[in-house]
Amino acid sequence: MTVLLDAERISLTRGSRRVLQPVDLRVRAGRSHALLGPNGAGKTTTLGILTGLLPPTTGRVEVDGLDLREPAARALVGYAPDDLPLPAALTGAEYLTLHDRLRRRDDRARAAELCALLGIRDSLARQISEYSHGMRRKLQFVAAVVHDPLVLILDEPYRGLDPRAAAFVRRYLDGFTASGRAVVVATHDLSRAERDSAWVWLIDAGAVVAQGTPDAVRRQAGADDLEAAFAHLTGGAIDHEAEQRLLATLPATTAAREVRP
Ligand SMILES: Nc1ncnc2c1ncn2[C@@H]1O[C@H](COP(=O)(O)OP(=O)(O)OP(=O)(O)O)[C@@H](O)[C@H]1O
Repeated sequence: MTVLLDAERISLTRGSRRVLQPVDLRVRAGRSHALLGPNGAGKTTTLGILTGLLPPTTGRVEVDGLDLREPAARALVGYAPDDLPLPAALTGAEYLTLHDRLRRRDDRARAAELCALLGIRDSLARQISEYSHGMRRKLQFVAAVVHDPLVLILDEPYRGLDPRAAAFVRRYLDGFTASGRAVVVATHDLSRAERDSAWVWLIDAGAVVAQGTPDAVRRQAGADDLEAAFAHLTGGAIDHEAEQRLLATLPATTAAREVRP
């Protein structure tokens, strides 16, 4: 299977802390990949390196055989981050035009179609400061995909989307990979990752602790599903007794009589 994005021995050190150990990640054509791991494991850091926004301390990244430091390689990547660094004073249309100018492209017609399918076309003339959280996420998705990248890198792409938009994004990503491109999604939604991904990387404390098909990772942990495998491979089993002790300290309210027969 063709490797579209090849990250070789990438690592990142911040100050004296190594937040990402040297890892190899291969993103293959026609595949949806999921990057999983606990809070602080290094998912956003890894995505930053894969998109070229964060230079790695060691290692190199190639996209379609080109070094990611070259603008031509970065043009092959689309990225929608999890936070929302959008310029609030611009309108949605102005923001998309800005992306077009930076990429030296004219994707206005495609952007309009995508916005219509996501239900934000009528809002494009409004300032982003007036957008809801979900509307901002939709605009960011459009900006990430409109130039037709080869590799799409998305941080929690479904968060904040209404069910109709989420279903559209899922169909879009299916079509995107079916066309021979590739998707990398960082997410905490393990059931969706198990359902949608052909390959998962599980990272913990900056190191890859398991990788393979969701089924292979599940079997490696001897678990029934990916959620149980995640718990097993990153920090051990859930302490149900400690949870129960904590919950037992909650004083009962008068309404407790109604909910607990
Ligand atoms: N700007 C920064 N300066 C110093 N350390 C940072 C910075 N950003 C992240 N880190 C550290 O790098 C490590 C990895 O963080 P990262 O944001 O990649 O984790 P994550 O897996 O995306 O977490 P989450 O699931 O909470 O989003 C953490 O230990 C974090 O404290």
